[in-house]
Amino acid sequence: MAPWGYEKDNGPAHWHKDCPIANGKNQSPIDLINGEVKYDSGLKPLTAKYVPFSDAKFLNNGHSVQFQPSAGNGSELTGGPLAVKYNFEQFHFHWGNNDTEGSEHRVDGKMYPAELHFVHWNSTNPSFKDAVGSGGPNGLAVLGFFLKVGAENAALKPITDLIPKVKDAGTSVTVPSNFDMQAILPATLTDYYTYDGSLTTPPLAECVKWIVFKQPLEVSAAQMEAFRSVINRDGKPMGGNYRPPCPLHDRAVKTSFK
Ligand SMILES: COc1ccc(C[C@H]2SC(=O)NC2=O)c(OC)c1
Ligand SMILES: [Zn+2]
Repeated sequence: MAPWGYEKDNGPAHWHKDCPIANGKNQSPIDLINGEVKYDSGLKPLTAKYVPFSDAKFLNNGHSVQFQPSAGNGSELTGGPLAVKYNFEQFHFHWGNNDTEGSEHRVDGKMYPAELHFVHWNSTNPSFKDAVGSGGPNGLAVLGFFLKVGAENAALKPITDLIPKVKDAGTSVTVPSNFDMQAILPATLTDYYTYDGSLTTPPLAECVKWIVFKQPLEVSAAQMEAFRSVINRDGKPMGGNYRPPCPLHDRAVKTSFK
């Protein structure tokens, strides 16, 4: 099979051939159906403590654009449904070629124009790779933020301004060390959906505690257009780099809000 992608000949419907877990019972993303979620008063806010990185790259890996520090620096996530501390690993985006599509998770069938994933790994593991392979849904914690078109997002502007420099697959650029990742997050991380799921691209490992925030972030139309100028490994627009929703099977989706 051609390397996996999101086109007709290598997209999500093909992934099971190399990754049979694609048809597993704990796959992501899912459609978050408000009539079927269950409020859990034990779900407290999350705390993300992000320290500015002195050496981070913004790169085009052929299927997303990704902020990737060269090493950990103590940036971590705790609280909410998490029993232990998780180390920040990277963040990346999924988006569509128009405003009616682009997010991976959906809410009552609604797609947002884009979705931002902050990836963290369980600090009881020696490394990120070990956390992915650790078995069970506590290896990684991924924060999902929907993006909708509105006001310019000043916190993401240093990143979206770099997009023209990583237009082609395999390119990367150094991120200025004064980039404030913490500023991207809402002041309080309170209202979210959480469920046990998987990576949304191959290898599709079922190692993720998903935490998807109810409140979308806003980005400007110009910032959305910047994403839509990115090219994938086949020289085509990268937009559409989202996996469709997977069956919930017998999983529960909990909410921290009523
Ligand atoms: C081998 O480990 C991997 C492989 C791929 C991804 C990226 C996927 S997973 C997600 O949430 N979105 C994506 O595009 C990953 O991210 C944690 C970890
Ligand atoms: Zn993702």
